[in-house]
Amino acid sequence: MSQTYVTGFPRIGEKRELKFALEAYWAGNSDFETVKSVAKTLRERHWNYQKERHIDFISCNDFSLYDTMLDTAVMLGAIPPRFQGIEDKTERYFAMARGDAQRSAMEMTKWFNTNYHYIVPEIHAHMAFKVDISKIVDEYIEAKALGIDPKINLIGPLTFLALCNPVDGSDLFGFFDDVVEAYAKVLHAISSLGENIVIQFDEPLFAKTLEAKFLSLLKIAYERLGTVSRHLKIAVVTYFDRANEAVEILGNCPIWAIGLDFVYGEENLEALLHVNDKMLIAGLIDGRNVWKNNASKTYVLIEKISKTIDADHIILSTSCSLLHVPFSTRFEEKLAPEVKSRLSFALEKLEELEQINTLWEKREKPEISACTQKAPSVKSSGIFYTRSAYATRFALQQKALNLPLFPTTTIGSFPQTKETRAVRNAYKKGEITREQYEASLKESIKECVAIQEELGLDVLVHGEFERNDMVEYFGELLEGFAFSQNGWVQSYGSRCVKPPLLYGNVSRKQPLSVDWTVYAQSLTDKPMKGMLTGPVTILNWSFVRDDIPKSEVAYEVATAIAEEVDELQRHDIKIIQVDEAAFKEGYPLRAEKIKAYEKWAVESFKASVGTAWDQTQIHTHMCYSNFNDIIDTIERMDADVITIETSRSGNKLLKVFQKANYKAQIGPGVYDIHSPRVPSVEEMSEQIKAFLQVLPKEQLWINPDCGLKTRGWSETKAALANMIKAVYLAR
Ligand code: MET
Ligand SMILES: [Zn+2]
Repeated sequence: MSQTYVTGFPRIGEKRELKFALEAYWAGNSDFETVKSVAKTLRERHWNYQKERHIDFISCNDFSLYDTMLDTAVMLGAIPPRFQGIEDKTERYFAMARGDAQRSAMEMTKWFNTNYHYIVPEIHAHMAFKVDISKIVDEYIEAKALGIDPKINLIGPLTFLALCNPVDGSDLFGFFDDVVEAYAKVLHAISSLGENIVIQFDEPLFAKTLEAKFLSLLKIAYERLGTVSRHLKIAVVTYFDRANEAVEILGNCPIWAIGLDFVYGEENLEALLHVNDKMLIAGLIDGRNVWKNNASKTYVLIEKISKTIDADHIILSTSCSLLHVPFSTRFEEKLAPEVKSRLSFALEKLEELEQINTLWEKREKPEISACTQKAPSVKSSGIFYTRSAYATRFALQQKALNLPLFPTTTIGSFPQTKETRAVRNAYKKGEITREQYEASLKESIKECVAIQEELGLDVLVHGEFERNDMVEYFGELLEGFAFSQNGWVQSYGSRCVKPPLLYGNVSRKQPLSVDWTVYAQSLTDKPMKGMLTGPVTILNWSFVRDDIPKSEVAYEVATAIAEEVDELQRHDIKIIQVDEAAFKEGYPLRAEKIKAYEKWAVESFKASVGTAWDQTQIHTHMCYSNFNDIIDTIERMDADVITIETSRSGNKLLKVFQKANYKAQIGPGVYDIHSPRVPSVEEMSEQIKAFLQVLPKEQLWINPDCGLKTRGWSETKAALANMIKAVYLAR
C-alpha cells in the first residue's frame, strides 16, 4: 500500500474567513475569542477535507494567525527586545507582525521565489532562546480529538537561521549552536506527546545554491536532531527546486524521510541513489500552479523513481505546501468551461493525489492524455528589435524632447482615492455607463495633469486611475487571460491576491492604454509618458500555463505590448515606460538556471519595446535596491532610462551602475513612497548631491522611488513640491 502526503494546506479559508475574522478583530469590531473560534473551525474543516481524500500524512502547525516564520520565532523565544515588555501573548504576537503605536513591525520579505511574504526574525548576540511549544501542543491535541494522527510541521533550523536578520551585525553562523539546541528542546518536548510522531522540517533553503558552510552545518544539525528521541520520525522536506547536495548528506543522517520536489526539480532523480534507507516523500502534484495534473506524466515519473527506490519506500506528495494555490475551483461560476476544466486548486489537488495513488497501487498506467492546447503561433527565436545603439538614440531623443538637466518625473500612478475606486467598481458592476465612467476618469486625469503642471514636473503621466492593479488591468484587455472569482492566495498576514490565469495564446485585440494617454497628452505641452507593464512582470504575477515553455508565453505577451508601444508612438507619445517591477523576483533559486531565465526575460523585455523608434524614449522601472548581481542583465535590456528604488539605500546602489560603466540614464528614487512622511528640500538636496558623487549629471533623472497610488494627495503634493525645489537648487 503506498501512502499520500500533503506538505501543507492553505489556512486563510475557502471564503477567506480567517482574513475577515482577523481584520474585524484588529479594527476593534470583534474579540480574540471569535478569531480563535474561526481558526479552530477552519483547521477542523481543512483536516476533514484531507481525511476525506484519505491523505495519510496530514499536517498540524501549518496553520498560523499571521505567518509560520513568526510562529517559529515565537516558538524559539526569539522575541526582539522592543516587544519583550508586552505581557499579553496575543497582543505581542500581532505587535511583532504589524507594529503598534510605539513599535515598528518586524520586516517582511518574500518566501523564496514565491509571492508569499514571511516575517523576518530578528536576532542579536546574547539572545536567550526560550522554547514554547504551546501552539503546537494545542493543534496536535485538536487534531487527535478528530481522529487524525497529524504530522507536525516546523520550519527547519537551517532555513530558519538563513532567513534571520542579525540586527546587531553579528555573524549568522554564530547562532547555529543555540538555534539547534533550541530545536532539540522543541523535539524533546514534543516527544512526550506520543509515539512515532512525524516531524516535518521544511527546508526549502536546500533547493538554493548553497554555501559549503551551510552543507556542513546541515549535517551537524540533523545528526543532532535525529537522535533527540526514538519516538520521533524526522522528515526533512525540500521544495521549489532540486536539492541534490543536501540529499547526499541527509541520506546518512539519522532521519526517517527526505522530501524532494520533482515538479520544479526533476534533477532530484539523480539524487535518489543517496536517499539510502530513508523514505522518499516524492513531490509530484504541483503545489504552486493551478493547472490539472497530467496523470500519465506523473505515473511515468513514479516509475522512474521506483527504479532506484523500493516501492514501499515511496510516499506520494504535493510538490510543496498548497498555501500557494487558491482553495477550490468549485466556487467559480463565471469561468469559461474550457478554462475551468483545466484548473485544479488545493481541494482538487487532494483528489489528484488520491487518484494517482490509486493508479500506482494498482500499477495501472493511465493513457497519455491528448494535448488540447494549440501550439503557440510565435517562436522565441529571432526577436523583433530594430533600435540603434544607445548613443544614436540619445541624440535623437534629446532633440525631440528638449528636457532640462535633471528631468523630473513620477513612476506612473497618482493617489487612488476612495472615489476613484468607487467609480471603477460601479462601472465594473454595470451601475454606471461607459460614457459616465469615461467622463469621470477624464476628470481625474485632467486634475492630475493640472497638478503636475502646477508642480512643475517635466515629464507627466496620466495617473493610472483606470487600473486596479498593474497586471490585472492588462490581463483583462488581452486575449488569453481569465479571472477567477475566488482564486485568492495568501500574500502576507490577512492579505490575499488573486493572480490572473494566463491560460491561452495571448494577443492584443484592442488598444490597452492609448485613449487615456492621448487624452492626457492633449491637455499639456509637456511630454506625456505612456505607462505599460512589461512581459516578465505580467508572467511573474500570474498563474502561467505550463503546457508550453515560459519563454514562449513571455514572447507572446511581449508582442502584444510591442503593438501598444507602436500605436502610442504613432499617436505622438514620445516617452513610454514599460514597468518590470517583478523582474528580479522571478530569478531562479539555482545558479545554473539563472542564465536561461535572464535570456527569456531580457529578450521578452526587448521584444516588448522592439517596435519603438530611436527617437521614442523607453523607460523601465524596477522596485529594487540590489542590482549587484544583475547589472549586466539590466544593461542588456537596453532601456533609455531606468527608474529604481534607491531612497533607502543612499548612493550605495548607484556605485554598482558606476562600476559597470552603465551608459544610459538612471532615475534613482529620491524619496521613499512607502511612508506618508514628507521629506524636506534639504534631505532631497543631500540625496541629489550623493547621486552626483557617483554619476555624471547628464545621466540623472529625479523621481520618487515607486508609484504613488497608495499615498494621499496632500503628502504627495508636498513631497513632489519639495523634490522639485531640490532640483531647481541643483540645476
Ligand atoms: C510596483 S511598481 C509600480 C509601477 C506603476 N507604474 C505605478 O506607478 O504604480
Ligand atoms: Zn515600483
